[in-house]
Amino acid sequence: MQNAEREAFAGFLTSLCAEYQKHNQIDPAYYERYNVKRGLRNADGTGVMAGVTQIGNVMGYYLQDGERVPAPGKLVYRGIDVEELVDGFVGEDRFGFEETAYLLLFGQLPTREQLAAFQQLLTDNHTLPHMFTEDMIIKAPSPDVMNKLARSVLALYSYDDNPDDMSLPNQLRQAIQLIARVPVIVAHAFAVKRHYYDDESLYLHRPQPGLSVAENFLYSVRHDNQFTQQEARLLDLCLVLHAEHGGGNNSAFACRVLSSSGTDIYSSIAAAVGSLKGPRHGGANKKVMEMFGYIEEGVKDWKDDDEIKDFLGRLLRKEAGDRSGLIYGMGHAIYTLSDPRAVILKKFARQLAQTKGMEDEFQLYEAVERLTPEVLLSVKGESKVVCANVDLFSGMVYKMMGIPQELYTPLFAVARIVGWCAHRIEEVYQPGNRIIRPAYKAVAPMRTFVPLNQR
Ligand SMILES: CC(=O)SCCNC(=O)CCNC(=O)[C@H](O)C(C)(C)COP(=O)(O)OP(=O)(O)OC[C@H]1O[C@@H](n2cnc3c(N)ncnc32)[C@H](O)[C@@H]1OP(=O)(O)O
Ligand SMILES: O=C([O-])CC(=O)C(=O)O
Repeated sequence: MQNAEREAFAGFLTSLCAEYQKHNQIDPAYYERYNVKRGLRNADGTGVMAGVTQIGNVMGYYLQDGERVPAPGKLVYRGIDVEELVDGFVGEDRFGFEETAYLLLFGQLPTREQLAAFQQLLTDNHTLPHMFTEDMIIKAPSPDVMNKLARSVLALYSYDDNPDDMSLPNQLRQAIQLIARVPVIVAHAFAVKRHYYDDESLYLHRPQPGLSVAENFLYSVRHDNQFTQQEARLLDLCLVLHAEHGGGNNSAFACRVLSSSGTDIYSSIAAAVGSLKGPRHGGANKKVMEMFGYIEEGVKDWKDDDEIKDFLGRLLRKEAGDRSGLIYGMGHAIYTLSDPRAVILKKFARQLAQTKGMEDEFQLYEAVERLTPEVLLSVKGESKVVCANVDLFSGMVYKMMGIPQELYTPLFAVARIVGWCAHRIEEVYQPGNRIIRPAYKAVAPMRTFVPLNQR
């Protein structure tokens, strides 16, 4: 586009925006008047019950006389408390992600033989189709790894000989291939992004047989392939903690909505990736780092609570940061007193901060966690109990492990692909599931068509 054309287009866009704004205001009072479940939430903030699942359970409060009573958070995979699951494999000095994937997909902890066979299956399936990297990742790079991942997942449809077969063997075959391939796509998309957008050399490392998903990820994204066992174990733990979060979280629900129409797995998972990218969902881990950049710059004395509160108030009033009005890493749709994942990650963040000499930064994170509820109350009058969510400390852990920021949300996807696949298969196979189709109250008045020469 030439300069003059660009200016004309910008001018036209401004007038189109004005036109849009003139005719598209919806009075928020309608939500109450028509009892609309804003964000599919009941008036007390609990989620509208939209389905039945055996895969994961998220608990953050209990109901007493119809009131929500805040409680410490619990996350359960297939009936097993995640804290117990983590203690189990960490205590036995093993990687846990593959075992967690097996549990989430099939509903049972694997035996030693089943686990070995499943690990082998993942290894056998991580190779991308012939020329996929060249044609789908290198030729059409993206500055955003999540965007590239969504497009790549969708593109896998055309490399699949049997993409629309909804039989269980075919769905499981596709799910296992996706779980095995998503880390490879992320690693390659990241390498290509660095090459085309950051002027770095291009290196593509193939995953190695015999390594866990966490080891292979570190092996693939690092130029020199080097990583320590301690790093791999910590990344493995992060993957386990991010693998699943019930049927109602935005990305799993997006996946279930698409799956309920009977569409293919690639379309459903690509939608979930797109959802997870959002800054109010998985994209918050990257936003947390950006926000701390603003806080670290804007707050002179990191030990001065009043100065921190003042800056948090400016974030909420959209006067600072990315002007979204959000304090990233804080708040949750279900958790109130605590997010169990944040509790675990905070412990590791504290330990790592001590070894890396980053205690001051860790204390600043803790101050934001401690002061946000007070600031939310004073600025927005929001008295709901809010806690740090998983995204507050995951980024700090990744940063101290030397993992680049562009990979934070993609790493979430590397783990959550398991939950998405489990939810997809449940959505497709449970008898009684129907196409998901909620209603929208239409509030535009009827009017008659006006011929073009009379407008
Ligand atoms: C993996 C994950 O998805 S974890 C969540 C990651 N997201 C973030 O960290 C972004 C910051 N947090 C938020 O935006 C919210 O807390 C969410 C999206 C996580 C949950 O949203 P909701 O379920 O609507 O939260 P809740 O019912 O507690 O919100 C009540 C009010 O407090 C506001 N609020 C809650 N948390 C925050 C926050 N961190 N910053 C600013 N305002 C907040 C909400 O916007 C809402 O205001 P509104 O009534 O004007 O719309
Ligand atoms: O459950 C939610 O709303 C979001 C979340 O924490 C997750 O998906 O991990």
